[in-house]
Amino acid sequence: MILVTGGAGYIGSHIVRQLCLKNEKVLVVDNLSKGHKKAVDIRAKLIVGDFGDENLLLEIFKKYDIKAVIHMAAQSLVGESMSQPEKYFEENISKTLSLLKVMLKANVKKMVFSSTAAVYGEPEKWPITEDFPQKPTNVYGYSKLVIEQCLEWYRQIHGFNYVSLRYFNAAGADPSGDIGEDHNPETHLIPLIFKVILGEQEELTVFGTDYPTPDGTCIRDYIHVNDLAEAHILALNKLNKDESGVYNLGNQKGFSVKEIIKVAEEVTGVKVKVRYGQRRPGDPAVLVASSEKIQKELNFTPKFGDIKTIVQTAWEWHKNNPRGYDR
Ligand SMILES: NC(=O)c1ccc[n+]([C@@H]2O[C@H](COP(=O)([O-])OP(=O)(O)OC[C@H]3O[C@@H](n4cnc5c(N)ncnc54)[C@H](O)[C@@H]3O)[C@@H](O)[C@H]2O)c1
Ligand SMILES: O=c1ccn([C@@H]2O[C@H](COP(=O)(O)OP(=O)(O)O[C@H]3O[C@H](CO)[C@@H](O)[C@H](O)[C@H]3O)[C@@H](O)[C@H]2O)c(=O)[nH]1
Repeated sequence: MILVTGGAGYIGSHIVRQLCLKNEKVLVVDNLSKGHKKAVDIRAKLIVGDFGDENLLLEIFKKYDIKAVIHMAAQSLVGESMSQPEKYFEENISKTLSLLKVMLKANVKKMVFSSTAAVYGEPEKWPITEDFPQKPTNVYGYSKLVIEQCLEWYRQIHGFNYVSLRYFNAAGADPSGDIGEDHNPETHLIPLIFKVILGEQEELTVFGTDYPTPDGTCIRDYIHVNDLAEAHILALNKLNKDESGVYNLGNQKGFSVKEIIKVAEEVTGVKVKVRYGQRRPGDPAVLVASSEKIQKELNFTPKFGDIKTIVQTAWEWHKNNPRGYDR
């Protein structure tokens, strides 16, 4: 059985779905602070609880035959991490250390860890390879880097195996239309564009037009959430060979904020009302991955690499579920 923390969240629910489709037994631990019960595949077992609750975890590891943990649960708002750092130290660092402590006790020594491009901070060039300097510019990225480093010490000292996946920008939704992105508050670009298109929000604020990029807006590397999910399955295969690694997960293509708005307009046929605003603190100008390492070592091949497909699948979800799971 695979334990997925945060399996009721946006990315987690897509991973759980893929695991179930591959006939894996899945146990989700999620406190539903950000996730949705309805997002969890009915084939998986959901335990509503905190992944930092050591007693609950001890019970779970005693009762179920857990082979590996996919650790997705976290706080992940960059801006918030800079006003409430203690929340990120507690939720992303302390609680993950508790989880690792219980895993060691239970002799379960395999983890896929959700890391982030934010560990790189403001890179000087791109595409970003895994050996670039890791100098996070926000507490969120720092909290993920600390755990990556702890995992490496656990590997060396306790024979632990881990795969840290540094996701770039997760986007899109499962083509079934059953699951998708539903955050409250929403801070991500693509769902916010759709909120404007659906009339739930008056306009989209573009954060900064004076970046050193061709059109002055930030460039990001968007990766479909199902491709992310597939990479977790490849990561589990690596763990099963008692191997560890750190991998970037992106599409190796950058799109500016203005380009994403244009793609959304093409997909929906609706013009987006835009306001040009100030830069958002902590936003690097360009984040584009090199995903060569994961392609070569884990045979990762994205199926939804085309940006129009990514935006289209997200649109299908938002159009059919304008109020998310609360329908
Ligand atoms: N969305 C992205 O573009 C992106 C990019 C890089 C990394 N990540 C990482 O991927 C992971 C998932 O991101 P997401 O966008 O799906 O976020 P999300 O908020 O949708 O999902 C996180 C889930 O974890 C649960 N959770 C949070 N704290 C918990 C706790 N203490 N105990 C139990 N459950 C808890 C939430 O209820 C939620 O269901 C996070 O670790 C995030 O840092 C996301
Ligand atoms: O209303 C908005 C929202 C976003 N943006 C811009 O759109 C881009 C993408 O922003 P967003 O969707 O919020 O994603 P990021 O801030 O790039 O962060 C995501 O991608 C990172 C990795 O690249 C992860 O670490 C984070 O967890 C994940 O939220 C950025 O340039 C933002 O400045 C706007 O201009 N207006």
